Amino acid sequence: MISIIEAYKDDRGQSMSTDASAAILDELFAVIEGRKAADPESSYTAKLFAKGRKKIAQKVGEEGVECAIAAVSETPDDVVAESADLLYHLMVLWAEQGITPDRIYAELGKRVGVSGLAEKAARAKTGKPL
Ligand SMILES: N=c1c2ncn([C@@H]3O[C@H](COP(=O)(O)OP(=O)(O)OP(=O)(O)O)[C@@H](O)[C@H]3O)c2ncn1[C@@H]1O[C@H](COP(=O)(O)O)[C@@H](O)[C@H]1O
Repeated sequence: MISIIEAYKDDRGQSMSTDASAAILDELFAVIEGRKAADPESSYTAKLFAKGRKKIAQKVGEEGVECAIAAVSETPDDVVAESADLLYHLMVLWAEQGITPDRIYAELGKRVGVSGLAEKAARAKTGKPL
C-alpha cells in the first residue's frame, strides 16, 4: 500500500504539492492569511501580525520549547496540544514571510527516500545539502 508520504510524489518522482491529509493545514493557512486584514482587537492572529516578525519568531521558539518540554516531562496528549500550537505559530511565520505551505510540502517531498544519514554525509563533504 502506498504511504501518505510516498503519495506526495507522482509517478515521475516529482513532488506533489498537496493531498487531503494536508487539507486542514491549507484551511488554517487560508484563515491566517485572511487575518492580515483583520482587527488586532478581534483576532489573535491579527495581533501577532501587528506585533511583527520578531514577536512571531519568538512565539515559534517558545512553542517549540514547550513542545520539547511536554515530550520529556508531560503526557502524549500535552505533546499533541503543544504541537498544534507550534504548527499554528509556524504557519503565522510562513504567512508573514510570504511563504505558502505548498513550498514546505514540496521541500518535504524532495526529501522523501533520501536518507538523513546519507544527506548528512554528503553535506559534510560538499558543505551543501543534497
Ligand atoms: N490554531 C490556533 C491557535 N493555536 C494557539 N493559538 C493561540 O496562541 C496563543 C498561545 O498561547 P500563549 O499562552 O503562549 O499566549 P499568550 O501568553 O497570550 O501570548 P503572548 O502574550 O506571548 O502573545 C493562545 O492565545 C492561543 O489561543 C491559536 N490561535 C488561533 N488558532 C487558529 O487561528 C484561527 C483564527 O484565530 P484568530 O485570529 O484569533 O481569530 C482560529 O480559529 C484557530 O483555528
